[in-house]
Amino acid sequence: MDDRRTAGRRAGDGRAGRDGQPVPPATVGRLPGYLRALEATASDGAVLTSSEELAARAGVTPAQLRKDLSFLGSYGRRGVGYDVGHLREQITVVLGLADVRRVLLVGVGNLGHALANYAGIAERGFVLVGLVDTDPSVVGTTVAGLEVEHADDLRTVVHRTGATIAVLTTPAAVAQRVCDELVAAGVVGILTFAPRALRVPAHVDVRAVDVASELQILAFHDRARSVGGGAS
Ligand SMILES: NC(=O)c1ccc[n+]([C@@H]2O[C@H](COP(=O)([O-])OP(=O)(O)OC[C@H]3O[C@@H](n4cnc5c(N)ncnc54)[C@H](O)[C@@H]3O)[C@@H](O)[C@H]2O)c1
Repeated sequence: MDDRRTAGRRAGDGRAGRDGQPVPPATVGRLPGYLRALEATASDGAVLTSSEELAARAGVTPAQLRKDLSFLGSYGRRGVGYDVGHLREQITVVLGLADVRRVLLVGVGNLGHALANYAGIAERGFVLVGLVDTDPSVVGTTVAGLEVEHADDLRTVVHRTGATIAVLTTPAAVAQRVCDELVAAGVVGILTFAPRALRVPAHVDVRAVDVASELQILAFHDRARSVGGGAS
């Protein structure tokens, strides 16, 4: 049986929440939003928050929020609400952010440059530990404080840096080959921007970001509204 799967499969399948119980992928997908909302609440100086307030900040309904948090074993206290610090810690642990994750970026072109310099990566508990490219005019240059290394040394770079997650910003034509090399080197999570599906072994998670597809979905909803189809 083929143990490989495509990027269409969601990361977070069956991940452990309360008492090791699985957290549904849709809930996992909303947890970063809850964490952001909690961080905003904490920076306002609040120690406690209600499901209504937190849901409003996260853009979901209070019922959805309560259901999602119940998978983490967090129910809040009636009349008191949620302890902001405790809930932040719980979500951080479930998302696997309690330990700093080392990230390698492959393909230091336009997008790679922008992402390497994106401060939000470090602010969310990740550390960019390496940059890799094949272009001789890029290799050896310094981007975001790191020297770009040659893709021929990919495996060595992964081992030296201890990267477990890779951001893939190469052209689509080489993305599968680079992905295979990353997996062979021991990377277990890949965030790809290349516009093609990637096949990975079952133990590896792939998340795909595709701005053009998202725009197409918006176009679909726009068209559906204009023809009165009422898509939602
Ligand atoms: N998902 C999105 O929303 C989105 C948005 C923009 C671009 N993209 C995609 O992201 C990728 C990068 O786009 P870009 O505009 O930065 O392109 P770019 O050409 O500026 O950068 C690509 C970089 O990858 C390097 N590269 C090529 N082969 C490599 C290999 N085998 N190993 C390591 N590096 C290699 C190139 O030398 C180059 O520096 C493309 O696949 C593009 O289609 C996706």
